[in-house]
Amino acid sequence: MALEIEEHPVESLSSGPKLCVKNFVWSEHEWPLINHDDFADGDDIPTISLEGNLSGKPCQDYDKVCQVMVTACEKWGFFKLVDHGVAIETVENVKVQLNELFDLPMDQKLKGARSTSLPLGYCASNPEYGQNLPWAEILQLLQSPQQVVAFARKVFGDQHQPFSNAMVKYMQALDKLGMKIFEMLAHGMGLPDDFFTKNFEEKEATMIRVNRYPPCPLPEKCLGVGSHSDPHTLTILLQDDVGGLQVLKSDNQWIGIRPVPNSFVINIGDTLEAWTNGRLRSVVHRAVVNKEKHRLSVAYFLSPATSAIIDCPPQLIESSTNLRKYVSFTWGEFRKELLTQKRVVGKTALNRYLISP
Ligand SMILES: O=C(O)CCC(=O)C(=O)O
Ligand SMILES: [Fe+2]
Repeated sequence: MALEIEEHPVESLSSGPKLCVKNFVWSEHEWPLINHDDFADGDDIPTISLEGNLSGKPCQDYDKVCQVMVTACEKWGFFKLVDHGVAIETVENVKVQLNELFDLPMDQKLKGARSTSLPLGYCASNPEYGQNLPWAEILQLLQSPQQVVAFARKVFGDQHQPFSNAMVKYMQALDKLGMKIFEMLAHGMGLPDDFFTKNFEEKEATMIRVNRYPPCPLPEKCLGVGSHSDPHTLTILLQDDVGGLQVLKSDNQWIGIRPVPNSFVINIGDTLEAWTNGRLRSVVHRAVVNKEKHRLSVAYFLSPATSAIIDCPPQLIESSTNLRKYVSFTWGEFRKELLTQKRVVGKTALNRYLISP
């Protein structure tokens, strides 16, 4: 039976040669043992509310909320954010527009296909992944209104405005939220509030990655996104109500992250881990797929200016047990690497900056 399924054609993910299910089967050690909707009650990442802390004058418990956020990032590298101040319409609108895009016929989506040299644009299945093809359609764009419009024009022609406007509005709202989170993390670690944000004046290096996972006949052997950590600084992830995000705990067990309405999942990327000398952790995660439902997730990867120097402040290197782990590097040089290489497993991209013992 399983073998029969493996011969089925996969129309929804075949942008070039016709692929069948077996092309998407992962190496056995990667097969997920828990389903997309397995959530262990009481074993989930923390939830943090920004209520009262979004306007100019923070409320009384501001210090405490900042510390809770830092603790979540030290322990889990992940938290859910509610009462985040991004308007529901902005979020709902971007979800509708993105689902409509992915529902288009393949020919039309391919008008905005990514080029072989840069991973920006639409892609249905990326043969560069070799054996382990992700069960996903992916759209990657830089946080640049011009680029969003250029992509949308290729796909929708003159009718591009609803898509372009929704994306630009969403990105601007997330940028603002990202700066708030950075301020709170800096505050919670006893650094000047603008320690991170002053490096983010140039916005256009930030990238958005949209994943849409079609229903999968063999979810026990396939993955939407394999285990990885995010290379950037901070990720603001929007997921719909289907479920599929799983995080690797320090005891090497996977847990499912239960979707919460009107929330974002926030996680630390490799660059912020290096910037804080490992205090904030960049944690491995993956997305599993399911038999019945499409799932949409939108990852917003915040990136500093090209010239930003990623250098851990002395305040975070306090003792002889916590020596400096990375040499300083500029975001620009690291980013160049990221744009040219295919997705790496683990934190190998940053290893070049590790100070060897
Ligand atoms: O789909 C998800 O929940 C996770 C996506 C993700 O981790 C990524 O795109 O980096
Ligand atoms: Fe990720």
